[in-house]
Amino acid sequence: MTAKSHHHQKRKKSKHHAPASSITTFEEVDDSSVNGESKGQKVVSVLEYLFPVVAGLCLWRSVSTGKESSPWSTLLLGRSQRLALDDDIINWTTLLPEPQSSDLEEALGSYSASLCRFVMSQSMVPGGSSSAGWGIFSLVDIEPQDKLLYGDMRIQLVDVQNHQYEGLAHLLYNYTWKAKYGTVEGTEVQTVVPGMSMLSNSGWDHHFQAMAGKPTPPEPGTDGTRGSPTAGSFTHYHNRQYFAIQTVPKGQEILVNYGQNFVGEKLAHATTDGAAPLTLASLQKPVSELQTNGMCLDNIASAEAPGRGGRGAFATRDLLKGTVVVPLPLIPLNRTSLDMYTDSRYPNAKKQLLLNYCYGHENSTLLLFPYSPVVNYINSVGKDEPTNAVLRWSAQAQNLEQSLQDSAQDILASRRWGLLLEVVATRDISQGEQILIDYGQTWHDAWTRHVQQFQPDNDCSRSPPYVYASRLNQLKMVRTQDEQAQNPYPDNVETFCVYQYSETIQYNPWPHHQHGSKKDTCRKVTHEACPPHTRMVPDYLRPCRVLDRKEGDAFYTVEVLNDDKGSVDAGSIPWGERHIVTGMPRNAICFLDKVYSTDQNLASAFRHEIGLPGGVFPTAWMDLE
Ligand SMILES: C[S@@+](CC[C@H](N)C(=O)[O-])C[C@H]1O[C@@H](n2cnc3c(N)ncnc32)[C@H](O)[C@@H]1O
Repeated sequence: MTAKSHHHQKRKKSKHHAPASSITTFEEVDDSSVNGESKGQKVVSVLEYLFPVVAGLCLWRSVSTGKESSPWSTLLLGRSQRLALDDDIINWTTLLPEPQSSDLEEALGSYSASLCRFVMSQSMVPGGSSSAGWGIFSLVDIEPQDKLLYGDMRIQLVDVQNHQYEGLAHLLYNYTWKAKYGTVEGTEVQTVVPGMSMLSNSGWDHHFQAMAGKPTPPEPGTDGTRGSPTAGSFTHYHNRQYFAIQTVPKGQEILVNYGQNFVGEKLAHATTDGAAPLTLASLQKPVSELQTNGMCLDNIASAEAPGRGGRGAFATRDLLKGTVVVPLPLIPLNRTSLDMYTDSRYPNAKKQLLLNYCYGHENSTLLLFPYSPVVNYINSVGKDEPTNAVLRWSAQAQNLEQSLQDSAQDILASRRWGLLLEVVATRDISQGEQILIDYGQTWHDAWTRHVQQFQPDNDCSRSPPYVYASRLNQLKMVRTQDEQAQNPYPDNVETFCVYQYSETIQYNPWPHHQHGSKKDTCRKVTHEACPPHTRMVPDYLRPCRVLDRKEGDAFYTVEVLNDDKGSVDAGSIPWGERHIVTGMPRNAICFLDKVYSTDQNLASAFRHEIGLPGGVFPTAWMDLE
């Protein structure tokens, strides 16, 4: 039974329960209710108390409304749900990463300018050449809590099951995470997280040395906000940062926690060649071998790149002409799998944003998605601008000659592992310089057409104009419903409140809760209240209407509502009840963007794959006219 249907069952039971009204009490949050995953919880719970405490005096009354939202069912996408990593297992977790904007400064400042720290090499996980593929190895000794590489980019795949997704099966089953932070982008969102999340292999039981920290909220960036042709053409989600959770000696392959024993079961019973049980120590390579054959992964870091849509990739050290700047392991995808159908539910849909991060050729069905750290940030020069780097096939690609002769369909059908491009410096590149390749004539033509035809989302015609919810969350005061009637907020935002009464408590075996005397409780919430610019909607965030304001801007009376998607969970407001909360502090009221309102969903957003240079994309793969 899925988590959702389980909740639904609970919810049904509660209909027959007569609610009583009473003053609420507070409870400490039991983190397992949010997290649902035991791994790493000890660390979670300790650091969680570092978050600001949000609490309010909560009182609910029940009044019949006669209205119930319909249960929401969802198509689960097999194993991909099991990964469930993004923001979920590590929900509000442990080690707080710095915002990604500091990556470059950090890379330039504290990292040794000359030494490569992390390399890509063939994995030592058993079955390496056929199943585990590439892996990430450390060239330095690592201590617990050290940052590993830079934060991963997150790309939201929207409502795949309602569009074309057959060709995405491999990606979805093996490489996507459940998106909570990205849920603002659609009804069902899965997150593709190229970088450490996709390139490193999974550990087993407690055998893994890295965990992702709390992801940072989406950043609109200084470039490409509404009104610019770049709006919606790049992701706002960054910084899935990994940290070491134990000592990692140099030469070691770094295994991360995928959660839910994704690969773990297999590895738990694996043995080394000498039939000894597999240990982390058996996944080591000689440092000299890695220095010779490993491909450096930390020559580039990301930072804002004004004028080129969002962010870019910058050299963390001086790179001589001819240096391999970064390897690009590739996942083959079918072009049609990124098509989105347009119907009344998805009027703006056209292509998944992922297309902008794929390499391809206009005459081929085949798209290639690179998944090593930071590569997806590499921008193009403008038309006729000079480049400082170029793409070519790597000599370390697996079965390259055969692959270049096979058809696009063969490659798609075989879900080929080992296709590998590399970015090579075409001149000396200085530390801090942006890496710029040429996306090709077809891309430039498409971009020029897009800029010429671009009609900005005319903010001035809207009253009040579009604003990112994150900006409203910085305001000290929230308008009441009456005030909003005179002075409304922009229609792309909604108010949510931190509220978690405990309906589940009636299923608790405590005897005094068994006889209809449900304990009305509003929990002390030890999380940050408002996740900016997102609609995370964890159990403790509910849509709400602001009824009254007290003591200046400090406290509010709100009515807490159910999600208009009709989703039902343990904390849904039961049918026939109204939950009015008094004494709600300002920071427990959050502005969230409405689903489908953000840049990624703009009808005008640019969508085009990156062109591989002439001669690099093999003619054998060109199966379209
Ligand atoms: C592979 S991504 C590059 C990283 C991207 N800047 C980001 O922040 O995610 C490709 C997208 O970057 C933007 N881009 C790259 N080069 C550009 C350029 N020369 N001019 C305008 N936009 C560019 C476009 O939005 C394009 O679809």
